[in-house]
Amino acid sequence: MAVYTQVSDEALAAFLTEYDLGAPLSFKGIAEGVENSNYYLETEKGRYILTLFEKRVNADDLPYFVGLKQHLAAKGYPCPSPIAARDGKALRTLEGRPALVVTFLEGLSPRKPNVTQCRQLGAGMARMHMALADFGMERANSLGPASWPRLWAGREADADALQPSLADAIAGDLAAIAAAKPHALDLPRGTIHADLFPDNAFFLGDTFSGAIDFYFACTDALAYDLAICLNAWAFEDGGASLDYNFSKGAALIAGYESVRPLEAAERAALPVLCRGAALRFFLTRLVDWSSTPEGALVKPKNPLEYAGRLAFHRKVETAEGYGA
Ligand SMILES: Nc1ncnc2c1ncn2[C@@H]1O[C@H](COP(=O)(O)OP(=O)(O)O)[C@@H](O)[C@H]1O
Ligand SMILES: N[C@@H](CCOP(=O)(O)O)C(=O)O
Repeated sequence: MAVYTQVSDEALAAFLTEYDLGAPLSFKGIAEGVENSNYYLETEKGRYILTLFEKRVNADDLPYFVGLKQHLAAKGYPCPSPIAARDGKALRTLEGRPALVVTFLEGLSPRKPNVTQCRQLGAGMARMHMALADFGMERANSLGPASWPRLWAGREADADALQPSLADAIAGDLAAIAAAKPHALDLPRGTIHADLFPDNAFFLGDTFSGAIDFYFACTDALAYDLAICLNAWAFEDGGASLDYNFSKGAALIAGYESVRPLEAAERAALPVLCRGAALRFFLTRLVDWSSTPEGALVKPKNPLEYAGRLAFHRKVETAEGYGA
């Protein structure tokens, strides 16, 4: 359930007087999502999403996220387009929180993406990278390798409670990635989504219809975005095991390369980038897992899903191991 902040009828009415959106026809909290409070808003002018930014989003980053969506929308890329009020400003305040209205995006998020959708996603992400190539703003990746030791500190026992000997394996991943120095590799950089999981990608049938939830977007290696997506889209629960689906991984990479071919250095870096991406999501999930009180509104995501991915990545040495 992701409605942390309630919006009263009076506050909504006062808020909407600042826009040219007409009167509200429908207003409902959206259960999906974990970070912010999201509402479906229909007015006389159309359908929108109203987001109230909660504490985990740094308010100083909001102009970057709004600018990024404005840039993509101006290029015709399918994503939520920020709506400015009459004074020209899109970022506002509602119920004491920073608030933003964006356009509603058509489509459904796949629960179990198929091979065609993986190919489409790869191409859709590469088009996003290309559309953002001339985006002028920058944001450091606050969840990059430099942040991992801090996320991991003091959580060894939590990891071992989830799976015996997991702490040693994670310490090994941290050491191996630090030794590989992925940040010193000379990889093409740009603006990446950094959380383009299936729940943040929309499809009409098997056709990619757009991306949402840019609140982890940052400036980083473009191939790291691909690595994040290989983790999120190409693994399947095989019952007792977690399996990498080569057809899906290969389709995702081929879709990406149909728009933006990878450089040799990016291909070579794919195993360490995939391992790093899995570690990043394992660590943030572990933090949430051990710090979310029982009975909280939001159910934390299972870190073991990413421990399973890490076990796979430890054995991969070349991009071919992912179907590239
Ligand atoms: N622009 C949009 N168009 C259509 N639905 C959206 C849009 N933005 C968000 N949603 C809906 O709201 C849900 C939560 O949004 P999301 O940005 O993922 O939240 P959070 O940042 O809290 O995780 C999405 O799963 C989707 O159903
Ligand atoms: N994709 C992350 C969690 C972030 O959730 P989102 O709803 O904001 O996309 C994970 O799976 O750990």
